[in-house]
Amino acid sequence: MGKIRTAIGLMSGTSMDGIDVALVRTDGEARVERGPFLGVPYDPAFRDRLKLSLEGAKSILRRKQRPGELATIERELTLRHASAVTEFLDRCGLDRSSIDVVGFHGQTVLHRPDDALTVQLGDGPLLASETGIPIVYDMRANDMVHGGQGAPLVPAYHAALSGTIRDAKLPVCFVNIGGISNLTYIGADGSIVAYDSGPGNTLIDQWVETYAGIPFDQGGMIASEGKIVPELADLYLESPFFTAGKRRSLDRNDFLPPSGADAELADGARTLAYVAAASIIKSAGHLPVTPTLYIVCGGGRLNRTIMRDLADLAARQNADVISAEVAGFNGDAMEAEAWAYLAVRSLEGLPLTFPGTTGVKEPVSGGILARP
Ligand SMILES: Nc1ncnc2c1ncn2[C@@H]1O[C@H](COP(=O)(O)OP(=O)(O)OP(=O)(O)O)[C@@H](O)[C@H]1O
Ligand SMILES: CC(=O)N[C@H]1[C@@H]2OC[C@@H](O2)[C@@H](O)[C@@H]1O[C@H](C)C(=O)O
Repeated sequence: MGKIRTAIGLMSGTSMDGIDVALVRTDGEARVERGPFLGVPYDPAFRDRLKLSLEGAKSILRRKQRPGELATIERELTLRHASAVTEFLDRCGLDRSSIDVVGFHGQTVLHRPDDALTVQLGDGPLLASETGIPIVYDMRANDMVHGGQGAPLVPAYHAALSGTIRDAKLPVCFVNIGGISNLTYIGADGSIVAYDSGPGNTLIDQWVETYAGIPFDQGGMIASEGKIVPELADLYLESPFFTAGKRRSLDRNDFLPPSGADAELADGARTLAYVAAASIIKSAGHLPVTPTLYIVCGGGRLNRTIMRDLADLAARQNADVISAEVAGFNGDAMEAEAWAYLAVRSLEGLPLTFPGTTGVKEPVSGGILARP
């Protein structure tokens, strides 16, 4: 058994809603003790600046470039992560000296797997000097250097958790419904197959923000009052993404929201919730075996319309859908926990990604260590 380390994971996902902070004690292999979690939301003004940074990032050709405002935003984002760590430690009554490492995801502003280009804003050395804790950052890049899609990286953590699922036998399929959705299938023999499965909440968020002035459809309430517009759903579900021979990881802008002319507010939200659910089932069609159990993590599990559609579609294949909590996990903390776990794996030189998860040529480690 390897050394047990105490790690904090920091995730700012594609929804750009805030920083998730989680603590894990782990050897980076099968031993995982999950600790506390804190979500630190971004204020609307910073969220708007982050969204604008996606535009600025479109001109990036090399991953270190920071055109226009990006350098300023990266610094501010990093300082916000440092404050989030301090707040987390204070609330938990922990001293920074008790933390061995922080896994820092940063904010993805550009992801072009076809060009082997992925850019996460986040200054690891600055975070190390601000927190006084060793930081592992930039965990996607090495995967791409070795021919991988650079995402998803959470599957190694799902695999570690799969041994601890309440009342469940393998195979099992973890689904993360964040801005984008991704799934991880763990076979009865422990084999892992994972990939991005399609648009998650990001289309719904953009739709209700533009046409109702709210950041997300709480509980899926707006969607629950609408009806599916089949032609609009088909526009998304007939994308070549779902039928391509090779699984490809997604950029937030690979699927764009509809225009106001396409649907009424509630019908648009309803259709996009259905698209989120149907995307998962369509993409699961590429798995080696049809799953019998989906464990759903990420903010999308709180959208009851998505969950109802997902349960209905899965039932047609005799599969059950449960939220992460029913399986004994915290569906909000999963990605931040994963970044803590991956940071420890990085310190140990263990692989973060595998041919079955990102399509990388061989299992590879990754991440850069910044010491305070
Ligand atoms: N109570 C709720 N009801 C409905 N939807 C919700 C609720 N809470 C969160 N969400 C949705 O979940 C999103 C955030 O999910 P999450 O934090 O899992 O995404 P992320 O980590 O940013 O994305 P990704 O996993 O793609 O990186 C919000 O933008 C919102 O759309
Ligand atoms: C490039 C990038 O940041 N991708 C994210 C995004 O959000 C969900 C999905 O697309 C997933 O592939 C990935 O994040 C998770 C945390 C992952 O790497 O497992």
